Amino acid sequence: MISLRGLTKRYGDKTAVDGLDLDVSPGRVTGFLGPNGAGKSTTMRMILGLDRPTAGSALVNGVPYAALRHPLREVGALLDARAVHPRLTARTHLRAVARSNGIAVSRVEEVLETVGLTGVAGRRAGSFSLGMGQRLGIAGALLGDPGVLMFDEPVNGLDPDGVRWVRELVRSLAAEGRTVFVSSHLMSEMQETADQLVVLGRGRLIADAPIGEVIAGSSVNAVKVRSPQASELGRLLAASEARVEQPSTDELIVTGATIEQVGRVAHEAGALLYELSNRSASLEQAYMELTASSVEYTTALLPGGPAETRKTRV
Ligand SMILES: Nc1ncnc2c1ncn2[C@@H]1O[C@H](COP(=O)(O)OP(=O)(O)OP(=O)(O)O)[C@@H](O)[C@H]1O
Repeated sequence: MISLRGLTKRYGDKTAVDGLDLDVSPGRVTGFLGPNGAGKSTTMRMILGLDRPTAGSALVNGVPYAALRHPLREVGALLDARAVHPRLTARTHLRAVARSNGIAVSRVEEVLETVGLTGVAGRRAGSFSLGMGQRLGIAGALLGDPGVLMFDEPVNGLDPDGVRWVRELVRSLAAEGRTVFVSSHLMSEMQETADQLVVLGRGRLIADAPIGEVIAGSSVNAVKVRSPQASELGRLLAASEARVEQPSTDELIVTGATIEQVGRVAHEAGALLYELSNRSASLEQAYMELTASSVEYTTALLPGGPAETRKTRV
């Protein structure tokens, strides 16, 4: 369990994390989302005692990280996969981490096996690809068999096979009853992996809800109707305050009305229907709407010029 109360971090006059209240619960995967600069890494660093909060608290299993007697046995984290000495072999690195945390060295071979690095464990970490480095970072997180796991962008640099492997690993860790907190910018991956979503914007909590609720809140959710009487039906629906688009002569896209309401209007009008279906938003669409006003770095197409990345006024 991770508990944040009024968690705040300021760097000079920049507030990176702004009064965050949040519980990350065990037994499910909690996805941690937010635009660049939203404060995700800073939050994770404070949970791990790597940054000191300006105000508020971050507790792991009820205590600050610094007060944990055997930190790696309580919380494992992958923050920066490059944080391994390049001249050490994967095995030597993991053995050193195990020894310094009172973890049996035999555990090293187990985690190497879990992440699929047994065959290259004698190679220097500096020769590893980005994907192998990510696997080594994950092995380090798993070393103490902790109940709480935090992964910052774990699929960064992984090939499709590796992405699937991380998804399955993360889900199985949650199924074992662990607290799993994962940040990612890959919405399609989050949609497949997370149960709960926490969305940050400019250091503040924008959403903390089951993924289904986040998607259901999108205005992109709509009802699709195909009917030879689409125009007539469209007029009736518009009169009942639904918003209606007619992309083709026999098709309507209706927002602001449930599928039951649309079905009833069609029935009362005696309209013949070829199709009546829900069109669900993707997580990406729901996320874009949620964070639209919190994006710090936007790309603007300037008249007569190429796309330019500019910083909007905060
Ligand atoms: N050491 C630091 N000194 C000054 N400002 C910092 C420092 N670390 C982070 N920041 C600022 O705090 C804000 C939050 O940064 P953070 O890295 O936590 O965001 P993030 O959500 O992890 O972003 P990304 O998705 O790009 O990794 C940013 O505006 C960043 O520039």
